[in-house]
Amino acid sequence: MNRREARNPLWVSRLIYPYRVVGMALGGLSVSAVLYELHAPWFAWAFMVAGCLLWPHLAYWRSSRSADPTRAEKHNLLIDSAIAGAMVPMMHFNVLPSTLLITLTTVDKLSTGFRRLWLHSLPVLVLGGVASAVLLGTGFRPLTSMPVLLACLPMLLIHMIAVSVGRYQLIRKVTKQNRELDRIRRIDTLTGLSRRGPWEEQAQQLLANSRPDRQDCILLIDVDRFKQINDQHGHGAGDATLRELAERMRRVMRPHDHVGRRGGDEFAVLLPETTQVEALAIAERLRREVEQIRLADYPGVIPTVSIGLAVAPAQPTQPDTWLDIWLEHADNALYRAKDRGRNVVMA
Ligand SMILES: Nc1nc2c(ncn2[C@@H]2O[C@H](COP(=O)(O)OP(=O)(O)OP(=O)(O)O)[C@@H](O)[C@H]2O)c(=O)[nH]1
Repeated sequence: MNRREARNPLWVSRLIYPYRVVGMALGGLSVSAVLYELHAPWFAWAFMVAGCLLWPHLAYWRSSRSADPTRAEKHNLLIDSAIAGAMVPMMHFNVLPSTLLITLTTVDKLSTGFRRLWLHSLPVLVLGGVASAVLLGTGFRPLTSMPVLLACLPMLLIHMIAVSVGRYQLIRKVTKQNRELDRIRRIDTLTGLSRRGPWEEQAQQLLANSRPDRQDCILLIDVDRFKQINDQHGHGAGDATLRELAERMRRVMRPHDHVGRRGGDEFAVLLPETTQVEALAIAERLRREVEQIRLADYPGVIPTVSIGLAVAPAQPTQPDTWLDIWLEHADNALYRAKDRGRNVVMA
């Protein structure tokens, strides 16, 4: 059961109800045209009225009273097929309305998204036809006249439009959800920064477009003794520190720099078209900015960061190791910064 079903178990029936009312009524119009031509007996008319006009309301009433409305609705959809099947011999197999009823009722099953429902509906459709032929009798007049054809058009047109609108809405919803999934995949929920994977994709792209007349740099940033912050002030203080640090990074970096969280208390920044001297100045500005952090809820937390800087190396013989080599240089610089006593920038 999904969240929507849990909130309102009748949602499937509510969704289908207006479509069934309109669809069955339009189906009834084309059946009526044939029954009129055939001078059909009263019980055929009675069956048409019951199936096309009363059944949609009865179906909704059935599922609204059921302990499992979705299951009841699946049964209703099968009954729709049985009714459509029953209409075919009643219309003496008139080609156009019979084909439309069979096709559209099967398409409806497909568009509900219920697994294999359309397949299960086929024997039910045949059964409805056989039962109707046995109980109400039948004949064979397959030719479709112009009045019957005209009576079929509303059903055909409105069904096509309804299915297209439904499909359009579905595509929009799926596109929106895909975009949201992509955002979740790319963005770290705690800090709102890029996750490791997307950040590395950007870095790879920067390397792929690198030019000999240009320097690109990266910074690896690690919070000093972060474990102590967690241990002494709690995990909430640690999280608040990471969030504030991300905020300060956004403030210090330029619009075209790319900031990411590599995991835990480690961050990375891509500085495109930046010389080592410029990158050192940016890193130093960030280091000093972090020293200023004071968290209202955790006044005892005074974080600092160590920063390792590396200029993009020349392309190695194996280009797929290029980023790894670059990160290794920055990591070595970060290691030296930690070794120096922390709260410093090393290149
Ligand atoms: N609050 C919080 N803590 C985290 C998160 N992710 C990782 N950590 C913790 O961050 C700490 C990282 O500590 P380390 O990088 O090993 O070491 P450190 O204490 O920062 O020491 P140095 O890096 O040597 O200065 C670990 O205790 C992790 O449990 C997170 O999302 N929130």
